[in-house]
Amino acid sequence: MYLEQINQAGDIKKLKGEELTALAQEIREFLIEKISNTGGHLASNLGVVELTMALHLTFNLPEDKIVWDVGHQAYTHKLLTGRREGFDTLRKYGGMSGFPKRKESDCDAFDTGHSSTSISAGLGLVRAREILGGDNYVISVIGDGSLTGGMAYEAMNNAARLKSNFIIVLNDNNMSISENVGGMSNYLGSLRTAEGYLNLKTAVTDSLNRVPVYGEKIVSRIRKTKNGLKQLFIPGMLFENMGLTYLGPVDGHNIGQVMRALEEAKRVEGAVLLHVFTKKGKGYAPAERHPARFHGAEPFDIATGLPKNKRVKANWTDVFSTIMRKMGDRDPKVVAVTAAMEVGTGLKRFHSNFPDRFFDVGIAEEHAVTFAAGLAAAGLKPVVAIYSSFLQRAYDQILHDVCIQNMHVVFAVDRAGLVGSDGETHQGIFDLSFLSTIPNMCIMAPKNKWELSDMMKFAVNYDGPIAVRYPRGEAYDGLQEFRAPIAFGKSEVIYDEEDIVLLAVGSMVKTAEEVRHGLRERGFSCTLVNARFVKPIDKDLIRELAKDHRLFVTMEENVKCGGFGEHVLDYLNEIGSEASLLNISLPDDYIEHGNVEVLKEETGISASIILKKVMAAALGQNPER
Ligand SMILES: Cc1ncc(C[n+]2csc(CCOP(=O)(O)OP(=O)(O)O)c2C)c(N)n1
Ligand SMILES: CC(=O)[C@@H](O)[C@H](O)COP(=O)(O)O
Ligand SMILES: [Mg+2]
Repeated sequence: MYLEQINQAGDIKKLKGEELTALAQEIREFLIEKISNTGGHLASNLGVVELTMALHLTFNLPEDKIVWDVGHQAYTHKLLTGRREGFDTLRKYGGMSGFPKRKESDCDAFDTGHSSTSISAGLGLVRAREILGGDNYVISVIGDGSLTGGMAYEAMNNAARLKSNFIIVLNDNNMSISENVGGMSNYLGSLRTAEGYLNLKTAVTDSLNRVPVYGEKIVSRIRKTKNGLKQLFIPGMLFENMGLTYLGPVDGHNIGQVMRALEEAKRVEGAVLLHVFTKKGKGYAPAERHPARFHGAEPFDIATGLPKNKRVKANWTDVFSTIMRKMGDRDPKVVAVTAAMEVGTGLKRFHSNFPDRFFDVGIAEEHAVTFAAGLAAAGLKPVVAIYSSFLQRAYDQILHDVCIQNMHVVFAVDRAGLVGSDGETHQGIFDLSFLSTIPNMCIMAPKNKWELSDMMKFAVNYDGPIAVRYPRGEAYDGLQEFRAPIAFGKSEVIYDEEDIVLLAVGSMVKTAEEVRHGLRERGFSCTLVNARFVKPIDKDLIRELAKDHRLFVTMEENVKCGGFGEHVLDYLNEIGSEASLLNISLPDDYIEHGNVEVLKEETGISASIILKKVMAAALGQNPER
């Protein structure tokens, strides 16, 4: 067992030839076995086993810095840097993260999770090396999907002026989560035919090097020339023309070939892009056949590849998917936009039913939003389906391109709230705050699956910017009997009593029901309101409630700062109400990975903790004790 001999960075260098081939096989078996139990990003990781080994064989960690784009493919890197044991707790609360984390290892040079940041971060490390002094290498590893994100181009544009070494490894598996899209993807595809280039180049340099004295000088001069050898053989290369040296393509599953190319890349004085071809899911037939399904896998049976846990109930995304198909049927002006998350956001059905009205723009959230504003300006009804945490990218586009012009763009904000195992970078806990600061924006959150459909219909027939936010996971199917028509800015009173009022947003209505049950068992009288709208808040109702309720309890799966509770408190102050307010929300912090129920407990928004806090507040005690 070679894997057992790898206990820290650099240990891999003790292995040679066939031992490395055997290690690659062991790593694959290990990953398949562990991820089949914990879940995780299997296909991307299986694709980069040899590439990661070659990087670790070529460079010295932690002195040399590898920046992994997105970071979902860093499992082999974790294995090669002494974190084998961590795989039993992968993505569990208190366990090992599924992404690179500086606090987890000094071999993790930069934290990632969102796409297309690696070249910018890597360039920052390079410039810092130039200023502070140092001779370490910096390598950014970016996938072809992540190369559809605008930041990557901003960074390459900037890197073109570099005079010291900066290696960008383009891991091209011809896949994003789904099929990769767009012109760059087509361009990379065309380079597949240029397979012989690196060999040709190596052959030329090798022969020149063999020429005594002059040969070496010529090679050295050619390397230092801006476009080097490439100019002689493949003029007009896109990367070269941008000012980067292009090397490759090479077979990313051939450790020797990748190492030779990396050695070549090390010699370049400037930014160099090494183009590597890999196969997503390599070595596990179900993942090779269905790379998208095994991109982020739930625990699965290794023999069949099928999920271990059968899903019984529909999740929120399924409900969205169904209503989008129905609305697409009914209204030819409804169009759908996704930023590389066709499957995750549930737009696959819309895509197959209305291919001309479906747009996957790549991992380009900023562009997706402004593009949707353009569609709206021409009279279409765009629905932009984006995960809450990825929508953070497009704040200015929402403000500048959609809201100032009061464009009718519908934001279907999926994964809003705690998402669980992806952790800090992916928790969708800021959208209520950042969206509610923007004038003209309307924000809604459904309590159950029927309300999600009703809200989407309302949103599509609204006129202006509007967001519907809903969480990851199983859709709540309780409270079906409460289905009053949606009216702009109006909340829904579910149970009308007095004294205490629970004012809950979206997913927290279910929790509020449990809390109310507990309160009533203990003799408290309690109103339950489904807020429905976070912007605008239902001021008329709040004013009325303030007359016969002494305690308002706002409940939301969003951070406290700038959230729903603060807006309600502000209004209670404005009208001079004497009612007090208990704000149940998430702390002003980043919340790590783990099971959502565990995270709710840890952050104080589980029903049992809320019940205690409400009782304490109702009895005039400090609810935080
Ligand atoms: C800003 C942002 N949008 C969307 C995602 C979701 N996402 C994670 S990985 C991925 C595809 C990445 O494709 P690629 O870079 O080619 O890596 P591969 O999985 O193919 O190795 C996407 C869309 C993200 N992490 N960040
Ligand atoms: C790495 C990444 O950003 C995605 O793969 C993400 O993990 C998907 O999350 P869901 O599982 O919620 O679709
Ligand atoms: Mg890819």
